[in-house]
Amino acid sequence: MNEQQSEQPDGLVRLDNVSKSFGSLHVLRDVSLRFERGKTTVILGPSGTGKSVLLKHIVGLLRPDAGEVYFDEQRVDRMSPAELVEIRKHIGFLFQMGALFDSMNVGENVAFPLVEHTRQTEAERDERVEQVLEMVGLPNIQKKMPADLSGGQRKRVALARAIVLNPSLILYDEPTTGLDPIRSDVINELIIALNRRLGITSIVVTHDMVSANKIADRLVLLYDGRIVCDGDPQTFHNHESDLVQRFVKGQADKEDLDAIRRGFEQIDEKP
Ligand SMILES: Nc1ncnc2c1ncn2[C@@H]1O[C@H](COP(=O)(O)OP(=O)(O)OP(=O)(O)O)[C@@H](O)[C@H]1O
Repeated sequence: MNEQQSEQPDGLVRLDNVSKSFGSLHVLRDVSLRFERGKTTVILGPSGTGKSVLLKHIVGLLRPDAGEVYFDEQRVDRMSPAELVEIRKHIGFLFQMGALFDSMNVGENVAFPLVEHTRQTEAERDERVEQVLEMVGLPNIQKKMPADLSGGQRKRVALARAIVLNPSLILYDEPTTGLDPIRSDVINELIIALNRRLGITSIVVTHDMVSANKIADRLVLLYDGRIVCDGDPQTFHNHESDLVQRFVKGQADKEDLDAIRRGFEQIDEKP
């Protein structure tokens, strides 16, 4: 790549030197990341390291203390609430907290963004709802209530709702958490299909290395608010750092093991 190309704006989403603290807790420390169009990037990291906080900056749910956030070359961190509503139409999110509305049936849940953000007729909405439910492999369940669905089905309905406005980006926050390996794999396949067949850019936060290995074009490891590894799966797997290797192999670190050992020693010592 020549110098001129490397200076051109790239990426659908960009974080430039983003820092975020809550009181004395420094969660993101000068994080810079670019997310390329049409790619699936997986963000890994221990609990509490700022992965969800990072996702929330992309949709303007949080604003950085320092740094800049861009979506499609538009500066998100300075947008008014009305501008944020506009930008969020292009971003689907499958957040853990983004559960379905229990009082609405599946069809109403999936149609909700269409009612809020479009002027489609009821017939047009019905057609689109049918289409996206088919895409997630759950046709003809519009009349069911969320309580009648399994955990995996609920996630797929939430995904149908996330794609109903035809977004260019989907943010997934731990999409396979709480699902058995087979149901997790259905979600993995859906993420891949949405990416490959519709060209949707995906950013996925997960603890699930099996899922990460299957879906990722690129893996980013966030640790203590900083990026410690960023590369394609092969680079990530061959990375020499202990921290990265522990993630790859799903191993606890020495500090955790020592703390567990000390805890058991105390139990053993009690009469
Ligand atoms: N709105 C907030 N106010 C205060 N503290 C917050 C807020 N949001 C997040 N935090 C804190 O920031 C830290 C990072 O949170 P975050 O949810 O991003 O972690 P995470 O890496 O996604 O963890 P996990 O993998 O467990 O979901 C945590 O210590 C959390 O308590």
